[in-house]
Amino acid sequence: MSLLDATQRSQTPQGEASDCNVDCNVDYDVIVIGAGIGGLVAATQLVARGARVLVLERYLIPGGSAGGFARSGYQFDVGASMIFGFGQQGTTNLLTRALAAVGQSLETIPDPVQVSYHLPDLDISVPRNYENFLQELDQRFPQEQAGIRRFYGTCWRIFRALNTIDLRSLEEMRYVARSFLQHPQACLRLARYLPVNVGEVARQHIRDPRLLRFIDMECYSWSVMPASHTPMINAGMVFSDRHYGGVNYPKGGVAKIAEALVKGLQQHGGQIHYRARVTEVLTQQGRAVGVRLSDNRAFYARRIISNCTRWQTFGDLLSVLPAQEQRWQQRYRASPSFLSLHLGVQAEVVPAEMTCHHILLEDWTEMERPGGTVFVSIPTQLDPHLAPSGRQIIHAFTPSWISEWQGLAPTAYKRKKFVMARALVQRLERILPGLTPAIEHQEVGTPRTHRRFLGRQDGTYGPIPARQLRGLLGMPFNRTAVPGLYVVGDSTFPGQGLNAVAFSGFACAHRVATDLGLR
Ligand SMILES: NC(=O)c1ccc[n+]([C@@H]2O[C@H](COP(=O)([O-])OP(=O)(O)OC[C@H]3O[C@@H](n4cnc5c(N)ncnc54)[C@H](O)[C@@H]3O)[C@@H](O)[C@H]2O)c1
Ligand SMILES: CC(C)=CCC/C(C)=C/C=C/C(C)=C/C=C/C(C)=C/C=C/C=C(C)/C=C/C=C(C)/C=C/C=C(\C)CCC=C(C)C
Repeated sequence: MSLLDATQRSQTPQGEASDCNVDCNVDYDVIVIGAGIGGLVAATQLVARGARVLVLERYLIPGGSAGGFARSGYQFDVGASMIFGFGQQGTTNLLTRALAAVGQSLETIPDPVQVSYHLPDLDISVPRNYENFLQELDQRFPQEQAGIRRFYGTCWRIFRALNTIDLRSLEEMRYVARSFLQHPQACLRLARYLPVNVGEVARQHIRDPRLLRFIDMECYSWSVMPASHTPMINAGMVFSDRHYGGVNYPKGGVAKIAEALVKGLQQHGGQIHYRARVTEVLTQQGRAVGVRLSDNRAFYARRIISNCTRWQTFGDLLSVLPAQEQRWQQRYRASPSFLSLHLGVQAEVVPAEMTCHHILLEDWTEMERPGGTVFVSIPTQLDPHLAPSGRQIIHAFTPSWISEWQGLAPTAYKRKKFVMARALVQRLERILPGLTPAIEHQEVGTPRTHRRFLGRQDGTYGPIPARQLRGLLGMPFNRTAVPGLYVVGDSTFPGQGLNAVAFSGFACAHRVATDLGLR
């Protein structure tokens, strides 16, 4: 239930004391459907508290959108390679903390520049050092120096508030009350910004339309929405953590995060089954009690957590659509998926000084259109061992809807992939001249690929507001209207991003552990 729902309903359908009142002779305390980062963080948090946990993953490997695949000596990341949450201090370093909870850690490589923007009228980088970023902006927008400091300063105040409190379930009222008592100022600040979007704050401090457009792109590059629709709490997190804990790449590839979480899960007695596609959440007297797999096996547990999107949880796995979910579906829609290009190239085509992440746009009117903004990662600039010697990896992706790819015969589909990939490579020549002849290996992913391999509704990147909403207020937490069933991942508070779904995992585990009476 979201904060918005809580104000509309006086009572949760899944009460605090609602332990299993049907047949409790079950093998597991918790079953987690899906081994994405959201699901794995929830699972590891629960085994660390002594719960008996089973994770069921439909694919061969863990990680979901944050998985990887190896081809011809290259180790490719499925999704973006820009990872937040790996800092060493504070409370917002949720990936570091999730791994540590099950005795794991990863070697990471600090990224000196979060991203370089190549925009129609502006080329600018975001270095790790905050003062250097301000200087970059001052040079380009000298008349806005004060406004720039007020806007990004507001982001810092939100981040400091988040980074002060222990991040757990906002559905657990004793925790919320304790946080308010221990850190009243931080909690009041967060409560104040929960219903606010970035656009509102940016317009309070900044006048220059070019700078406001840049802030739109600063948001779009991770929320897939302009500033007017991007929650301010999330911007506080992203725009500050990049200068605090920084962006850090896990040595060996993004897939290492999920692999390490699985190792920690198993070392703490948890189990994971691969090729285990859940087709149904089993209910008894309206309560979730187990799951059925595509091979007809059934598993039972006291609590069920779904790491599938809410559309799939309440469309494919259950045939009920509670009123709370109907409201969510009116507020949120699926963002586009991506056309993804995974290239192995001759190393010389990437200049030695080139940084890892880039955003490319030639025409502002195209920013939100399919094929408009291009995201580029060159992770071998951080970890050369991801590619064979003398080679580099380039991962470029741009928004694309599944509707553009449906109903094509196999040859037409292949042809379309080839044509679209060639057009994308031509655009990349702007920042990587000589790219075309340097390509040695090419894999093209479409929304159909993402739907097939990640099991995500229409291959979507995640939910986005269907209209301008009040910040994060309408985003649901982990409990659902079906007793015993929880959802974790990017269709829960606070939304998309690895650090965001890690938060969802912490919060979900906290709520489930409290409901189960675990420590
Ligand atoms: N740099 C970054 O920050 C970055 C990079 C990549 C991805 N991401 C984000 O990660 C987020 C996704 O994380 P998530 O945890 O919400 O989900 P996810 O989609 O990554 O993981 C869900 C998992 O559930 C599995 N699954 C789906 N249906 C199933 C079924 N019926 N039975 C069994 N298993 C099933 C999938 O195979 C997948 O492994 C997205 O928001 C994405 O934007 C961020
Ligand atoms: C209850 C009441 C009433 C009140 C209360 C108050 C309070 C206490 C509150 C609290 C709150 C909270 C805790 C919150 C939290 C939040 C969080 C954690 C958030 C997070 C976030 C994160 C994020 C958003 C992230 C993101 C990221 C991303 C998405 C990324 C992406 C990337 C990409 C895509 C990249 C691309 C690019 C290139 C390649 C260039």
